[in-house]
Amino acid sequence: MAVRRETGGWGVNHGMQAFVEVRDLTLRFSGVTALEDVGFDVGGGQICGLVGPNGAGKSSLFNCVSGYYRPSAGSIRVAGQDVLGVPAHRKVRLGIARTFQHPALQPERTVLDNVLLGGHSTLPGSVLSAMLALPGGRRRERALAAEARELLALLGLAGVERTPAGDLPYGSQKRVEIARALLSRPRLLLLDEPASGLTHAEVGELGELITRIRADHDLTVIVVEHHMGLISAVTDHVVALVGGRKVAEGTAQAVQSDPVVVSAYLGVA
Ligand SMILES: Nc1ncnc2c1ncn2[C@@H]1O[C@H](COP(=O)(O)OP(=O)(O)OP(=O)(O)O)[C@@H](O)[C@H]1O
Repeated sequence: MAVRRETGGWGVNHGMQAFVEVRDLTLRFSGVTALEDVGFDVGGGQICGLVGPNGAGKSSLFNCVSGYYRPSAGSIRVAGQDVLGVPAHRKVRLGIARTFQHPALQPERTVLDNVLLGGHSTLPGSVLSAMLALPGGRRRERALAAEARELLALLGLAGVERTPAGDLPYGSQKRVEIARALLSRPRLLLLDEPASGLTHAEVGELGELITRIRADHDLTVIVVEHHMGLISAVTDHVVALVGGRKVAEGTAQAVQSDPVVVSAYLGVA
């Protein structure tokens, strides 16, 4: 079933180069084709949702963009730069940061330390050199900590900087991860199932948060998510994968009512 259909307008200005360009992406593991000829664009400043049933290839695609998997064929460009071949730990220099489906925090360390640990290992050269220009490492540390505190406040986590991260409720831990990602000053933020494990109210707050940080931090966002309420609330454009292929793309509303997507979710595709 290799259907490629455009379902409604999806917000990329075709007169301009897209910020993210995925072309003919194929990823094979021994015996399994996780992605086949997947292609789409994400315009600068847009929020793109990636949806599909279990095993559709969403995480695989995400892992290709963030450098954890090397695709068998195809290309990914971000801001005009080919990102394949750049190892995961250097992706941040390209302005790419991600969160994980299950927060990858150090539970014994404080919330602030967790954010800073991410910042230290992921700060891009331009930010680091700006900070290195300050006299003394301590001042650099203080500047970074001040920035981390600002981000925590922005994410509604002021007051828990000294709390061990593992003591926070799950939803708050996910926000710590977002703060950590933002400390690297990304231009492209990849969110992996940010709503999983959250309460209904927390998902509502998360939607507002994603929209706010997109505007405040001038971000382009790709979000993998099963929660269709969140997808409808925040995305400009949605790509649906089934069995490793793109089967539809368009607005959230159009994709959700697409017959191929509907039948795939019902398990009859
Ligand atoms: N490291 C791997 N080795 C072998 N096969 C893999 C690997 N990672 C993913 N796959 C396979 O690739 C296919 C797509 O999996 P993927 O995890 O990308 O789907 P998904 O849409 O993210 O699913 P879910 O919603 O359950 O997370 C599946 O058949 C999966 O078993």
